[in-house]
Order: sequence, then C-alpha cells, then structure tokens
Amino acid sequence: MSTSPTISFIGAGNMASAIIGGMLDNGYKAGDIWVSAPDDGHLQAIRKRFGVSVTTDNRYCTQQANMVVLAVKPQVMADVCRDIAPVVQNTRPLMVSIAAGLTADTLDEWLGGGLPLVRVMPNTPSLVGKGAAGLFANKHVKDDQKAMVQSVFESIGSALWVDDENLLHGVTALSGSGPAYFFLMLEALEAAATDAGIEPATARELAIQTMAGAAEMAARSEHDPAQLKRNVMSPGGTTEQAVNTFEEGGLRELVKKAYQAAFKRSEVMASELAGKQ
Ligand SMILES: NC(=O)C1=CN([C@@H]2O[C@H](COP(=O)(O)OP(=O)(O)OC[C@H]3O[C@@H](n4cnc5c(N)ncnc54)[C@H](O)[C@@H]3O)[C@@H](O)[C@H]2O)C=CC1
Ligand SMILES: O=C(O)[C@@H]1CCC=N1
Repeated sequence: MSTSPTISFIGAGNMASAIIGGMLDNGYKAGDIWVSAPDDGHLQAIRKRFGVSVTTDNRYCTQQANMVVLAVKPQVMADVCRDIAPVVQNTRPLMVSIAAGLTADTLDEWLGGGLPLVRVMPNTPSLVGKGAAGLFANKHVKDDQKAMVQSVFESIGSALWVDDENLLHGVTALSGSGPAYFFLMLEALEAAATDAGIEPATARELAIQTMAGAAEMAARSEHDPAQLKRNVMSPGGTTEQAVNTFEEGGLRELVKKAYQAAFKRSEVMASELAGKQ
C-alpha cells in the first residue's frame, strides 16, 4: 500500500475540519485529500482554508480514496452509506466512521457488507495536534490498514485501540465529548474572575494558561492528579477553601452523572439508529 494514501472525507463540518487541519500541520498533503458535502458553505470554507479538493458528489469523492472517512452526523449516515454502497463494494477502500453511537455492524450493513471498517471516536483538539481518539477495527481490517488509520490519528494526537466495541461509548463520554466539559469550566472560571473585577481578556488568558499548564503537568509528572492537587493546597490556604467547596457541592457526583448521561446517549443513539431503514 502507498505510504501516502488518498483520503476522502464525506462531510465538511467541525470534526472533518479539525482532523484535516491537524493532518496538514503534520506532514499530510492537501493534494491527497478529498472532501464532499452539500454546497452549504462548509465545503467552500474547507477548500479555501486547507486547499483540499472538494466536490458535492459523495460517490465521486469516495471513488478517489484508499480510505474514506464518514464525517457526517449520525442521523444522515444511513442515507450517505446507502448512496455510496455500490462504489465501495467495487473499490473496497478502508472505511472509517467517526460518528458517535453507530456500530460497525450497522454501518457495514448500510454499506453493503463485508468491508474493512474502523470506528474512531476523535475530538476537536485534533485541530491543534492535541486530539485524543479511541479506535476499534472490525474483523475485515488488515494490519496495514490498521497502521494507515493509526498513523492519521497519531499525527493529530493520541490514538488508542480498544478491542471491545462497547468501550467506545465510554471513550465518547470521556474524550469525544470531553473538550466541552473543560470549555464549560473555562467559561465558569472566567465569569467568576470577571465578577471579581478582573478584565475579561485577562481572566480568559489566565484561566486558559492555567488549564493548559495543569494538563501539561499532569501529562509529564510522575505524580497522579490527586497528589498534584495536594501540592497546590497549602494547609489553611486558599486552594483548600476552593477544593472543599467543590467537594461539598458534589462535584465528583456531578461529573459522574454527566459522564453517564453522555454514555447513555451514545448507547441510545446506537440502538435507535440501528433500526433506521
Ligand atoms: N464535534 C465533535 O466534537 C465530534 C463529532 N464526532 C462525530 O463527527 C460527526 C460529524 O460531527 P460534526 O463535524 O460536529 O458535524 P457538523 O454538523 O459540523 O458537520 C457535518 C457535515 O456533514 C455535511 N453533510 C450533511 N449531509 C451530508 C450528506 N448527505 N453528504 C455529505 N455531507 C453531508 C454537512 O454539510 C457538514 O459539513 C458526527 O457523526 C459526530 O458524532 C465525533 C467526535 C467529536
Ligand atoms: O456530541 C456529540 O454527539 C459528538 C460526539 C462526541 C462529541 N460530539
């Protein structure tokens, strides 16, 4: 297999942009990337921003590639797959779905059956090379195809395989949806600091830099997050007051509840959409 596969994306939205942007910053060439979507603004935006080839014809886009990334919303996936099924049954590319919920078997059935298919649950920080993705391969995927998809997602962050597809619900609720949890924390911290009189721009910069610094420390340190937290908490000091307030307010339970809500939604989407004809 060629070392520079042609990769087609069906869908030109947030996640396709994040992956393509990250790939181009990390050695992939715009000339090896095709994107298709309805002409709804996303498509021309992606062409202008990244210089990739674009078309409104999903079948034509699919035909160009060794690897086809399905990057549309789960709700339109059945129609998209059924439309390109005759093409992929002929060209037999590696199919990659980034959709939440939809199982490999459901997708494979919509695509006509028997195709190598990898499900990936990526996240939007892929755009800045800091993505976190969980991957699952069906039984038709060969080792060189696993290497091809792994190399794409490793070029834009961490890419970890799971051997039980059900674990992807847990990955979705953790790293797929996770960036939003941290953006919410940033919003809340910024609002609290602004209320206390700090300029909004200053509050935002300090909050973002604190989050990035804490993440970098957690990634590099030999200590676990609990120890790193204790290192900030001087006895009788300020942090202790804030952390106690979080604990007494039930932050851990709330995080667990939020995680479980995302997990459950992923399961429900899987069963609801599997029945879509
Ligand atoms: N946004 C995120 O953080 C993450 C999203 N995902 C998954 O990625 C997928 C895409 O999500 P987003 O990029 O956020 O959605 P989005 O709404 O930003 O993009 C969807 C794209 O699909 C295009 N589209 C709609 N109908 C189409 C059709 N019939 N043929 C071709 N293209 C069509 C739209 O024009 C748009 O460009 C979803 O399945 C979602 O579950 C996975 C991980 C994270
Ligand atoms: O919210 C969603 O359904 C998608 C999947 C993970 C992140 N965004």
